[in-house]
Amino acid sequence: MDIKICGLSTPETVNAALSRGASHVGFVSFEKSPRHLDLEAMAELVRLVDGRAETVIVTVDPDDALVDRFAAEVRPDWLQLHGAETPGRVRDIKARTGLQVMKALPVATAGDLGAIAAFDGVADRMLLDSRRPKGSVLPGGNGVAFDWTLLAALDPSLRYMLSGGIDAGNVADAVRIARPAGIDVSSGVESAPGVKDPARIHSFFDALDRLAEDVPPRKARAS
Ligand SMILES: O=C(O)c1ccccc1N[C@@H]1O[C@H](COP(=O)(O)O)[C@@H](O)[C@H]1O
Repeated sequence: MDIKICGLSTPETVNAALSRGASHVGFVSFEKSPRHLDLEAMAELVRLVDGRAETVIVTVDPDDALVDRFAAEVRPDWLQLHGAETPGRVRDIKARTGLQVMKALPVATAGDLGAIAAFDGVADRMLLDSRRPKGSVLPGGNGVAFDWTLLAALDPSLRYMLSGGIDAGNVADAVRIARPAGIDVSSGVESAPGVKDPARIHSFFDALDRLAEDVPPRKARAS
């Protein structure tokens, strides 16, 4: 299973995530976020990762000038589009940058899952996240979970990432209920908004290690 630790901002916490085998590490470019980094700081962390995990920039409705700067100055493996980007815009950004795109979709009801089909063959990966709570200025990173049982209706071959309020205490339930191809966590490994905590990163991976002993791999279970 892919594990993405998102909203990192220091070498210490990037190294904690890499030391436990994170498959993806994410950096947020969104000025209203307590996790926002400028491009220079992101580029430095991407250089530190040096291919040991896939790197992801989280961005919200970026314009062409910004996506060009991400590609030229930071050179991540992925862009995570966490705004209202349409399938056409996702296609344009992929063609423009040559980067893989993860499209975040807010989920609160079964009806929200209908939007996934429009991104089929367009986005490289769907990220199913909670819908923004009333009053929040952040489209993601709110530390709020949604009803994972809604995902039972999805085609089991859809390889999506699951996010929204996941932490060491509930990741086992998230995996057992949703059976996602990947888990994405941000607030759940923080000691305060925007402050990643190496001890919580380790606790999160400890919970995954315990889970690996209990839950058979996806393929074995489906057959
Ligand atoms: O983290 C942010 O501040 C953020 C800002 C703008 C868009 C997305 C953001 N975060 C992403 O949201 C999901 C879920 O986060 P959480 O675990 O519920 O805190 C994750 O991909 C974050 O990177």
